[in-house]
Amino acid sequence: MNIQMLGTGSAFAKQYYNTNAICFSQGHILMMDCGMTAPLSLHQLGYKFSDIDALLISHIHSDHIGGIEEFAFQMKYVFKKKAKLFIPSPIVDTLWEGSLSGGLKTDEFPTLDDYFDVHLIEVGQQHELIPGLSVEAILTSHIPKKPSYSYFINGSFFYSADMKFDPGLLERLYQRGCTTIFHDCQFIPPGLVHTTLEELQSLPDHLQEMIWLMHYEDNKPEYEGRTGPMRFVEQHQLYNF
Ligand SMILES: Nc1ccn([C@@H]2O[C@@H]3COP(=O)(O)O[C@H]3[C@H]2O)c(=O)n1
Ligand SMILES: [Zn+2]
Ligand SMILES: [Zn+2]
Repeated sequence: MNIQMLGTGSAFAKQYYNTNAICFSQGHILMMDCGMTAPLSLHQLGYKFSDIDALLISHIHSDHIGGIEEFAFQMKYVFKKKAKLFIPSPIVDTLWEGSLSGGLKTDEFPTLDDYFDVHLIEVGQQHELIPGLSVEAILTSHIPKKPSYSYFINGSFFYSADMKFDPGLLERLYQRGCTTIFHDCQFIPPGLVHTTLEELQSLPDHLQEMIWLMHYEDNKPEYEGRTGPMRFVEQHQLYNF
């Protein structure tokens, strides 16, 4: 699988865009989250929304879903086709009622299905989103009572949503064959809703060696060379795993 970050920043970062990604498999493209900066980032990479076959959502925060209204409008009125939308079933109503319907709902197009080919994801099940790319959704802790889902891709690649530190999960993924982890990272403690660099640095070496840091703040240059075996994911760089 190839993956390219549309952005690598925290929700309030101004240098790095929102932590969203595109994954490539067998000529198809999956977008992982679509935050406020995703439309500009895709444009800068030379992609159109119609190039995106499927969108996968982690949770309902604008740095992860704030670009979906533009995606939906462009697909309907510019490209006149529907992309697939994969979303865990517990958050689909919140996405529509709590976010998108304000801009998208009309008498003619009253539902999310009018804009996307909606597929519900269930925790613990394998879902093939595009050919050769399957995900298992894992409910991970972020904000109390606000479901947030991380994804284990093709049994080897873990893409964290915004999540609190969960060393037990990372070790279990390692035992299951995980070789690469893209993990959110907050530099300054306390990690009330995110995982801190300090927490990740407490992990054993075999886990740190697999970890790439994302969702970081604008002062990331201060931490370059200070993350041990963990590397930073960079915006727009293409990675193959
Ligand atoms: N209880 C909360 C809720 C939110 N936040 C901040 O708001 C951001 C929303 O996007 P995020 O990427 O989840 O990061 C959250 C925190 O910075 C926070 O710090 N504490
Ligand atoms: Zn976020
Ligand atoms: Zn969040």
